Amino acid sequence: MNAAREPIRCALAGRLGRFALDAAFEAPASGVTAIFGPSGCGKTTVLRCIAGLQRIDRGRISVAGAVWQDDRAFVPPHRRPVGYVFQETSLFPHLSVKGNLLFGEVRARKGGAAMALGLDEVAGLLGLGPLLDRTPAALSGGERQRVAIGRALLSQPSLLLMDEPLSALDRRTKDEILPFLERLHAGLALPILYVTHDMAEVERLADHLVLMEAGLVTASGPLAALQGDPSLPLAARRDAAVSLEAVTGDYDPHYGLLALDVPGGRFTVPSAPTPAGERRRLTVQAADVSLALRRPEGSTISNVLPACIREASPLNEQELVVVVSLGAAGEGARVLARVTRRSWDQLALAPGKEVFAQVKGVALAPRRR
Ligand SMILES: Nc1ncnc2c1ncn2[C@@H]1O[C@H](COP(=O)(O)OP(=O)(O)OP(=O)(O)O)[C@@H](O)[C@H]1O
Repeated sequence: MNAAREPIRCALAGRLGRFALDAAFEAPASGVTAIFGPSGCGKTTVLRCIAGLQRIDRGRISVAGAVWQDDRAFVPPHRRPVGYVFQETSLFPHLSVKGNLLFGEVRARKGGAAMALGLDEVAGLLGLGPLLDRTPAALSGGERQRVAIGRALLSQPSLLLMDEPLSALDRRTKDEILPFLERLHAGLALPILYVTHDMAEVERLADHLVLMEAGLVTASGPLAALQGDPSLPLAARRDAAVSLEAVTGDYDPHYGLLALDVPGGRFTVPSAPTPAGERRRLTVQAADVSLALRRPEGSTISNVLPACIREASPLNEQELVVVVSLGAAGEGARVLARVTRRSWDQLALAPGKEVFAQVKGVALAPRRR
């Protein structure tokens, strides 16, 4: 196997004071793996161990085929090709944005790294071109974070570690910076481990998910598989959702509606004109999906997709979360529907039953991939 395509393998066990960590997972060699869990569950500690900033007794870490830690070896932090972006960034105040960016590159050159990414490419990806001559004092919080990400990328890492990079920013600034992160994801093959406790960031950025709780990894796998697993706590959240990979189809210019194909079905959503054949991510909230036995007539709901009930799990006294797979034979993508127990009983719903899954088009906002 090509070493660069080997997954990131991480198994960390041991104690840090009173905190016990026992975290093992694999992450794909490209794309974004989100590490998600409540405050204090050990997410930052995992990143620090991977960067070599924290040493834990029983640790095994390998990245792109290189062993960074095992029973015999411990590669010191400055020899690990990682870029690290923190919640709050400290840029060098006396250097321009360009000087800050090049600082990472100069270090990488001294270390003999292959220059896979240049200043122009990174500045282009992160929209930093107009800011290059400014000093950090003249930047907004979101701009500073973009510079920090650029500096980390120019150090030519094999792995980018991002620890809640947006959590110090307000909602509007977050929304400004997320499209840049989506562009990084689309434009770079570099694997990213992304720590967050914001599910909206997970839904927009992650391909793979590692769930943590109290020092343990409780689940790890492709995002949609974990979102759609009713045995995991994600499905019981009020904002439970499944993120589907879609491809754009026909665009109706008269009504401004875009067709989005996912395995087993086609959604229609309001959208600006978009060419066919582009990848989009479509996050379908469980609370926006209803189920019907027959295709409804005279309804404003624009998405009515044949589907098959796979399983259901009670959420509380009143509600269930139902897993349905799209397509007449139920061979397609899985989504969740949150329904009341009364509806479940009145419609005599059950696993194996063929239904129609209904979603309002206006509830869906496709995101670029
Ligand atoms: N070097 C250390 N010595 C002792 N305890 C530590 C050490 N490092 C971390 N801890 C403890 O480990 C636990 C996990 O901390 P960590 O920062 O990894 O959690 P987190 O999931 O990133 O939390 P948050 O989302 O709040 O940042 C905490 O209880 C912390 O106090």
